[in-house]
Amino acid sequence: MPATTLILGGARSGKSRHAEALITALPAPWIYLATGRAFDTEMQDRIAHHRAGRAEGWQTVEEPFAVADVLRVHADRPLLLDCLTLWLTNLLLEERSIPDATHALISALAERRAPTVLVGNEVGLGIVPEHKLARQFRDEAGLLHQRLAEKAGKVLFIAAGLPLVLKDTPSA
Ligand SMILES: Nc1nc2c(ncn2[C@@H]2O[C@H](COP(=O)(O)OP(=O)(O)OP(=O)(O)O)[C@@H](O)[C@H]2O)c(=O)[nH]1
Repeated sequence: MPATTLILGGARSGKSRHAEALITALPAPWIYLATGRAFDTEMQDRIAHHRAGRAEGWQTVEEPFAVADVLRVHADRPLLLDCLTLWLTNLLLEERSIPDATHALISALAERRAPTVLVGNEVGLGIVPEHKLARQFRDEAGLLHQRLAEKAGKVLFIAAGLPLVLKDTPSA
């Protein structure tokens, strides 16, 4: 398995399930790095559902911003970051520097000693969003995915639960 795998896809495409399967093929314990925050009961329910469905062997770490720190602290354990999109949302909403955060993430990835799987939503395929913040978000997400895809050994696009291999460099 490559050091870094990037998995993109739409909502409910099955990307998280695919990412979890890649990580759980490795010896436990595995780190589930959740960037989502429960602002309402719907999200609370989703999170509870995800937690209940995760196999023993997962350790959940919730971190909306400092994902690079978590990657470093758990550098020796297989880690799933779910997801880049909510992380980016958190950064944008709090007006934090996205270039700095991206740089920190890429540096931390390079230092890891166990495989990392990054999951992100492909949000650029629809019509141009009406609102400026939404357009900025879509552009930032596209740029972030490009930067991470450069570094990743493997990049997959998931649609209808099926993976399309965009990049596969076994030695990376
Ligand atoms: N805070 C927190 N968030 C979690 C936890 N488990 C899952 N999540 C969040 O739930 C999000 C995924 O939720 P969904 O909306 O159900 O998934 P989806 O991306 O639409 O569906 P798939 O494409 O099938 O993965 C992830 O981005 C996580 O950040 C957890 O234990 N804690």
